[in-house]
Amino acid sequence: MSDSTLEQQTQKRHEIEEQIAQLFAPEDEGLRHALQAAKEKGLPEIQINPVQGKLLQVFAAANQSRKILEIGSLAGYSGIWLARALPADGRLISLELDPRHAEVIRASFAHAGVAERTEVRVGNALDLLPGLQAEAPFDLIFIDADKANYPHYLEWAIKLSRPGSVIIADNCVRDGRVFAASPNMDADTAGLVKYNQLTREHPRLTTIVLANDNDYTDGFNVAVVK
Ligand SMILES: C[S@@+](CC[C@H](N)C(=O)[O-])C[C@H]1O[C@@H](n2cnc3c(N)ncnc32)[C@H](O)[C@@H]1O
Repeated sequence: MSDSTLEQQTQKRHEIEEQIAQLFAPEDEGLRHALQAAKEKGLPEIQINPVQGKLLQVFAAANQSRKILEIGSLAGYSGIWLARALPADGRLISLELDPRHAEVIRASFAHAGVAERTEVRVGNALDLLPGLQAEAPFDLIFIDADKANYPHYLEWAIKLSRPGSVIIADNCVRDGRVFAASPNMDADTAGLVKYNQLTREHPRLTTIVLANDNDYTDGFNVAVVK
């Protein structure tokens, strides 16, 4: 295939994705405000995209999620999508390491009108997860924190779930570099390789990976607990 044909195909895919985003996943003022607040505070722009946000809501609707757990919140962008998928008496617990991020998240949750159904817990997720057992099971668990620890987060996610829970993890494609081990992998890559392998082989999970970021080079690992 010539370079120009490839370029045309890529452009076409982006146009289609843009249409899908505008038609099916438009950002409202609360989401736009969260992005603006994050920018003003100098937080990195590494949040999920709107189509991914809507996909989280679709999975939450599919299993009628009432309790959602998020690991890694950044500025609350994905958290707002998740919280909006909940009924009024539902609950999102969002774990975030950085207290400066947590302040931004809480303000953005309040601005988006989801403060009452959300709670931000600050600390290392690995320290916070054992304390969540009394609040389990969670219907949907979204993993988007430090990649090296993804296998540990999976272990906890399964422990904190029920049959029918959905476990979604971001960044599980990484240009195709995380489907098999390679020499001299860094800890993040190794964590993602292991996560993909564990979810693929786990007897209690039905799993697929979707290349659904803006460039189709990264995306979600979606696993449903049997
Ligand atoms: C990719 S960002 C999350 C993006 C967010 N889910 C979104 O799409 O809007 C990763 C976040 O995980 C947090 N994080 C990293 N290591 C963590 C840990 N061990 N425990 C809890 N949070 C952690 C980082 O501080 C950062 O805010």
